Amino acid sequence: MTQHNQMDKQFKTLDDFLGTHFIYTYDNGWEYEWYAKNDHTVDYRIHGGMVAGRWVTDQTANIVMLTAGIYKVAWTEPTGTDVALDFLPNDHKVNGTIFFPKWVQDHPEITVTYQNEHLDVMHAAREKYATYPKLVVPEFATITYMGNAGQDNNEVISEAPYATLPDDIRAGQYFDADYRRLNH
Ligand SMILES: C=Cc1ccc(O)cc1
Repeated sequence: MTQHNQMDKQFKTLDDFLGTHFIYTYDNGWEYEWYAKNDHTVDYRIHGGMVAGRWVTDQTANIVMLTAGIYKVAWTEPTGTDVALDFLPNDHKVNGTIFFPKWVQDHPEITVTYQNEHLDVMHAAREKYATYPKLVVPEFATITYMGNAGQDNNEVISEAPYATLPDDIRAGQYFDADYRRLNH
């Protein structure tokens, strides 16, 4: 068993943030896993909430440090969903706002997949169904895991979410010493 959980890490620079792998639970109960892959790319997997089961790799994002140890990340998705996240990793907190088009609220199951392999489906759905009124979800989250995955590690988010995955990661049963997946 390898213990990667670095909940005591102190974040100061942008470089401290890039390459970090997080799991957090929003106050509304939604559990998300998210990886700062590099200075313009994010991967994530959704374990609980309206679109649990969805996962995405290589999403382009804007990532900046606002002041020492506080980071802002924002992007727009092929579904038309917009996301703005503020990370306060030294306080184990995130504040996220998700702006869902109406169609994702009405048909969440369309988005619950490995999006990268179904971009055509997302593009068709965003044309076919309603965008407005948007569903705005502003929530604080509590970070339950932080790991140093290193940048551009394609094994961090590399399979579909399953029920025990967050617990397996937190227990140190998912990655080896080089932050590669143990079970392929
Ligand atoms: C819709 C994606 C998304 C990813 C991470 C997060 O914390 C909120 C939304």
